[in-house]
Amino acid sequence: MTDHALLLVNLGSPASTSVPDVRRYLNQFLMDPYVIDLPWPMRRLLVSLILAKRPAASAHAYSSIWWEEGSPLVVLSRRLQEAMRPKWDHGPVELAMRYGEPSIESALVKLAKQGVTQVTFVPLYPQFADSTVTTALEMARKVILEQQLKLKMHVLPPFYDQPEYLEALVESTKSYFQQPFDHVLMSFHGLPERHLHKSDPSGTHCLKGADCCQNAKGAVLESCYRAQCIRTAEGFAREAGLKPDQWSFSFQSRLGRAKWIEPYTEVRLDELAAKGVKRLLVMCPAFVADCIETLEEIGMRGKEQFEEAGGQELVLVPCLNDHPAWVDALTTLCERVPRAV
Ligand SMILES: C=CC1=C(C)c2cc3[nH]c(cc4nc(cc5[nH]c(cc1n2)c(C)c5CCC(=O)O)C(CCC(=O)O)=C4C)c(C)c3C=C
Ligand SMILES: [Fe+2]
Ligand SMILES: [Fe+2]
Repeated sequence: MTDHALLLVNLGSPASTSVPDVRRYLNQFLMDPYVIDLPWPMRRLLVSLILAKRPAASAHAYSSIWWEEGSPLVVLSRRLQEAMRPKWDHGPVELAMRYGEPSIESALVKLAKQGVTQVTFVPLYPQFADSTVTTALEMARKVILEQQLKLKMHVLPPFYDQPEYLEALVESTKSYFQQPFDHVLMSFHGLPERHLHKSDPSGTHCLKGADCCQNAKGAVLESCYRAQCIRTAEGFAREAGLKPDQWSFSFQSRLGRAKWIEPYTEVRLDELAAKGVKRLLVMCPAFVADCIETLEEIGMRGKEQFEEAGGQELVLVPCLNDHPAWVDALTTLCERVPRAV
């Protein structure tokens, strides 16, 4: 059977590092109601304010990490797609981005034209968030409906605690752990606290008490991004044999004035340097591919901050990218999603 495709979906990048392209991308991204979850007039106003200065700053940041072939996130996602092709023998393997190109629409239309009847939709995010997973899924559903595509969709669930994912993380990072280090910081992408409250099905659990995320289970765990990040960090530490004082977690990339989930990476970097940590490894397990948030925010700005605060060296540990252990793990996870035969 060759009519069951895989559709790998990541976030997307600007088309180039020019300020107009970055502005177009940020506008599409931030005007998504799953990302800035305000009523349209307020969202438009806030995004317009952000777009006054951010595109120039972001374009500068993108320029510092851009590769000859393009955006690292897109290039690395393409490499993953290529590596998955020989592993998935049920049909084609396509790649789509929620913002920018290749779009979810173009990928689904292409698959339908090829005679594909079923698609396993693969959000390339280990942890669930409405601002990443839900928005991509909703876009795919909308395209299928509006274009009347005869495609049955299956979805790979979040894999934040799956042994295959955690083992691939350990395998892909092991050379970094063979050198001396004082501490490992697992820095996840942040989220406004408001998003956690909104997605809490109990309405009473998230961010109530210091260890609510550690205690989350059932439907609360299924929808709590912060709890899933903590499970990933704990799972990695366990699999890598780290002692409790050898690792910690934090949340990066805060945007705007609202409160985001804590602890903040920026604060943690200063704390670790003040505590005497000299050689710090930083992993970013919310991303499966290196991107501006890992390469520039942590690998450049975070490194400078930590080293200025008294740390000797911050070493950025690469994401899973197209590591063979990850390609095998993702294949196993995708094979496990039920398929109609
Ligand atoms: C890993 C999961 C991600 C979550 C959750 C997420 C939420 C989120 N992000 C912003 C704002 C920005 N994010 C930006 C870049 C970016 N974000 C993710 C992933 C998640 N975002 C990735 C993979 C990337 C990298 C894209 C790339 O091209 O490399 C940016 C753009 C860069 C910049 O200007 O800093 C913004 C802005 C919000 C507001 C949010 C939740 C509400
Ligand atoms: Fe983001
Ligand atoms: Fe929580």
